[in-house]
Amino acid sequence: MAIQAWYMDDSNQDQRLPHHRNPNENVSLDQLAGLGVLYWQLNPENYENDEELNKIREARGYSYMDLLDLCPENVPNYDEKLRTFYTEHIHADEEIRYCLEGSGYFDVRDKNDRWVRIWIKAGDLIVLPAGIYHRFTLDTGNYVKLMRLFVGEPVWTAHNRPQEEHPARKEYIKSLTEKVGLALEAH
Ligand SMILES: CSCCC(=O)C(=O)O
Ligand SMILES: [Fe+2]
Repeated sequence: MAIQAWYMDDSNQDQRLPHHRNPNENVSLDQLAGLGVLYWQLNPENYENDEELNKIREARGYSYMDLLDLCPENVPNYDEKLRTFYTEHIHADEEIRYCLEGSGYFDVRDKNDRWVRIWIKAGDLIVLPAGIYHRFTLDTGNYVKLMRLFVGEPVWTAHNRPQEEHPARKEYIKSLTEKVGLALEAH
């Protein structure tokens, strides 16, 4: 089954709950692509020796790789980390995450600033474009193991919202406008 994504409701309940709207409002892979979010489904059992993963890494220049085992035993300042992950931010570069075990939610803002919740599970590789507002939370399963990929020396710096003057943000907004232009031309 491909990745699931939906528009979030406005309730202040536990961030680890799904927060579906009523009625449910799903977001398709095409809609995600329209925001610059990329997705692949791979075999997570095979991550150490996966030709498909290697091809993606080569094609996109993802030379750096490490693993993040998101549990209190393995992550220093676990609670604080989780809080910073759920604080809305951007990066100067793509955020590339491959889910090997467990699951979690990447929330991204759409063109109208609405939250889209993307549920990643084992086998899901997603790329968030530089400059997109986003955040991450565990779901009620409370565990995820992620591979982090990067082009060259990794920079994990999060720039919390607002960042309208950040070059990556400006570039991202421009890329969205260009995408709309291309879609209009195609009609
Ligand atoms: C747990 S990885 C996702 C959190 C995030 O947005 C980040 O690391 O920048
Ligand atoms: Fe991030």
